[in-house]
Amino acid sequence: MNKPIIALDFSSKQQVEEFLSKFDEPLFVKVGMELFYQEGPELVRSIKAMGHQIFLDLKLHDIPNTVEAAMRGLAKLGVDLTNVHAAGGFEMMEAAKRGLKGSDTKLIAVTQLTSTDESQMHENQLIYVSLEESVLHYAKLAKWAGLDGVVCSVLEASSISEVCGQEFLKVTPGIRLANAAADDQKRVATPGKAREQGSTHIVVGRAITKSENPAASYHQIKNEWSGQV
Ligand SMILES: O=c1ccn([C@@H]2O[C@H](COP(=O)(O)O)[C@@H](O)[C@H]2O)c(=O)[nH]1
Repeated sequence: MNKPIIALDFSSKQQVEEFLSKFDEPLFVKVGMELFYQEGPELVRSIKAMGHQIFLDLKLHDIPNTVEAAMRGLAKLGVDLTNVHAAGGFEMMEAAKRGLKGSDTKLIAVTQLTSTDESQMHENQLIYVSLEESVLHYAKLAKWAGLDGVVCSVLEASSISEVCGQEFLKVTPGIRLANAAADDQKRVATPGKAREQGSTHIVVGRAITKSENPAASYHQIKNEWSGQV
């Protein structure tokens, strides 16, 4: 069972160091746009040097040539996982994969953000299939382009396994403990449900980072995710 990925949604290196000091074990953490745009590659290197696994969540979405060149740069950071938006298209995803050639970094594609629901997708993106169909379409496209998996919600994880295989990564944010507020997320599920539905990884931010006791919340979520409750 993979460790829950903790989203380090902080704005400074100091906040990250203070947060990580509450843990005495190697973690799997996510560095997203908020942190990367303020602290840059140097912080990624220093988190790696501390022995943590890293998902660099920059969600690249640009023309294939630009994405390939950007990925060549990211490949040098030696992170475990990074991503693009599947909406960038098949050629862009293939280019992203080429950019990472020679590195061990796994590449996944965001299907539909977990903050999107079906009516929003219809109204804002003018995509008129069901949300699940859209997610499955993007998952198949990502697989054909040679990617390792997708970011999706728990609600689509089992259908993706059926179509793309158990090994295809299903990295699922939108994780909430039972009865917790969804905040800006629309497609949410508990860690236990994520396990039942076949998520390969869960991504958890505020349920841990905003907790009064982040290490205790992390272990509660980890136990539920691994079925030890
Ligand atoms: O579809 C997506 C893709 C990425 N995310 C990221 O995951 C975390 C979730 O944070 P919570 O506080 O647990 O809601 C956050 O960093 C997002 O950028 C996502 O939520 N949905």
